[in-house]
Formats: sequence, structure tokens, C-alpha cells
Amino acid sequence: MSDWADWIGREQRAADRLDPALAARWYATFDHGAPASTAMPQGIHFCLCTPEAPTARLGPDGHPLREDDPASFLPPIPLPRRMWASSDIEFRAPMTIGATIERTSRVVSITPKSGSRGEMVFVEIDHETSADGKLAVRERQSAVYLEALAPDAPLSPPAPSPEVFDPQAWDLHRQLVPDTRLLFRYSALTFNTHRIHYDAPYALEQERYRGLVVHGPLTASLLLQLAAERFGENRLAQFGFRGVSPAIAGEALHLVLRGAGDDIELAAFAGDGRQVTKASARLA
Ligand SMILES: CC(C)(COP(=O)(O)OP(=O)(O)OC[C@H]1O[C@@H](n2cnc3c(N)ncnc32)[C@H](O)[C@@H]1OP(=O)(O)O)[C@@H](O)C(=O)NCCC(=O)NCCSC(=O)C[C@](C)(O)C(=O)O
Repeated sequence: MSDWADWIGREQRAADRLDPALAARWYATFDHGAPASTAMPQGIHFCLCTPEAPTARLGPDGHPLREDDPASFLPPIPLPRRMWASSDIEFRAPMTIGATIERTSRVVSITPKSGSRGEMVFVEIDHETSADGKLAVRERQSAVYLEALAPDAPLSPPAPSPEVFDPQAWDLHRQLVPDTRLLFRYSALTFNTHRIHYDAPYALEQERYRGLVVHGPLTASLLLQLAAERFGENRLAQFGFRGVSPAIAGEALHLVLRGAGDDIELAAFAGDGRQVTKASARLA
């Protein structure tokens, strides 16, 4: 596979506004009570500066086409199955409703690896998002591209391992079932056409998931809300998460947190005991 050196350092700029209508849709999506201030909860940045590719320029998975030309921000990695692998986020300032948003994104590394699922390519992207001219969020995101699977490949995630999740080991535990309505709304908030989140036949037949896949930033947003429940809104200075196994729509999702100060651990577990997300945070 190519070393993709031409793509390192490529930049993309985007602009947006933290519109009151977007804020209202975000609160409705998460069944969040009436906001106490105009500062939006942490995680709103995932819903800003969303992809603008015309429908005719979407690839078979619903993401913008990745092409081998100088205008293409992301490299045309020939592995077709994309996932959000991880993010490390620094919160510098809250984002308030009405703010003018600007984002600069830059490709920092492209690394082929092999894992338990065969060949993979990780693409790291740095995003800097400012609100009214002030740096608000810095994020290093890692997307991973995975090999195509045979039509009869086993469905993933596989049959559950023995129960490993113990709610007693955590300071705070909430449970929900992210269903197709929540996934649809989150796809709409993020203008994300990725078919693994809403097109069940595609998710099953083409990507061999046993159901629709919960968005990584949706689970991250739910964990950020758990942290806000514990410590108050906009209290985190740092938050990192890593997807370790896909969470599936319609199945229970346990959100947990323990620790305080510089040492906050968060996680999401599936109803079958599998850990789906590892996360950590630090208070400002
Ligand atoms: C990521 C998968 C494929 C790795 O697969 P694996 O478990 O087979 O990997 P591994 O064998 O554990 O590790 C192999 C190498 O990969 C690295 N690695 C392993 N995991 C990560 C990670 N997360 N972040 C960064 N690096 C990772 C790991 O450190 C190791 O590196 P090394 O060889 O140098 O030691 C697997 O763990 C998995 O399926 N995780 C779940 C991902 C997920 O559910 N994401 C959210 C849903 S997809 C989504 O939201 C989509 C969206 C929003 O539409 C959108 O396109 O942006």
C-alpha cells in the first residue's frame, strides 16, 4: 500500500454558526432539560462544521468520496469500512449559542497496521475549532479504515464473552438503549450519511455488523453528559475516548464513571458485558 506521504499536512477549513435551532435540536435529541445558560454542553463541536459534499459526491458507504487528487482532503485508502477509532480532546473555552465557528483540520499521520481484523489504516486528523475568534476545542481524531469482508463472514461484534461489567465498581452508572430514532437524530445533527448508522441491510450485508452501529461521537457525547451530571457543565479540560468494540442500536448501553480531578475514568459497556468505549477525563 502507498505511504500516503502527499496527504500529510493537508488542510481543510470550514465555517459555521452555533445556531439556536441547532442548539434546540441537540437538547431535544438528548432529552436534555432546559439550558441554564447560553454556553452549550461539551460535545456540541461534533455537530459543527459538518461535511458539505454534494450527494453526487458520496461514496458507497455514504461518506464523501476520497479521491486521488490534490483537492481531496482525505487519502483514497482502498479499505472500504471506516470507523471512528479514538479522539483526544482539549476543551479551552465553552461555545455559546450564536457564536461564529471556524475550524481548521489537518492530516497528521497515516499509519497502516494489522489487527485481529486484518489490514487497517489509521488516519489521524487535528481539528482546531474557534468560537467568535477564540480557540474553543482542540481535537486529535483517529479514523480507521478496515478490509472488505466476505458476504458470509461472521457478524460482528461476535457472540458475547462472559459478563465482565460490574456496575458496583463505578461511582456513577446510567443505562439507556440507543435506538434507531436516537441514531437517526444524531446522524442528522452531524449531517453524517454513513450508512452503518441507519441502513440496516447495508450494515449487515456489506459491513457484516449484526445491527446498526452507534456513532462513536454519540457514545462520547453521552459520556460527556455523564461527566456533566457528576461535575457540572463545561467543567472538563480534557477528554479522550477510544472505541474498542461496536455498540449496536437497540441493545443496552451502560455508561459509567469513577474518580475525580485529574484522574477520571469513564467507559461504556454493552448489555452483554463487552466494553465498547474506554475514556478518561481531567477537570479544568
Ligand atoms: C478500532 C478497531 C477496528 C481496532 O481493531 P482491533 O481490535 O483488531 O485492533 P487491535 O488488534 O486491538 O490493535 C491493532 C493496532 O491498532 C491500534 N488500535 C486499536 N484500536 C485503536 C483505536 N480505537 N484507536 C487508535 N488505535 C487503535 C492498537 O493500538 C494496535 O496498534 P499497534 O499495532 O501499534 O500496537 C476495533 O477496536 C473496533 O472495532 N472498535 C470499535 C470502533 C467503533 O465502534 N467506533 C464507533 C462507531 S463507527 C463511527 O462512529 C463512524 C462515523 C462517526 O460514522 C465516522 O465514520 O466517523
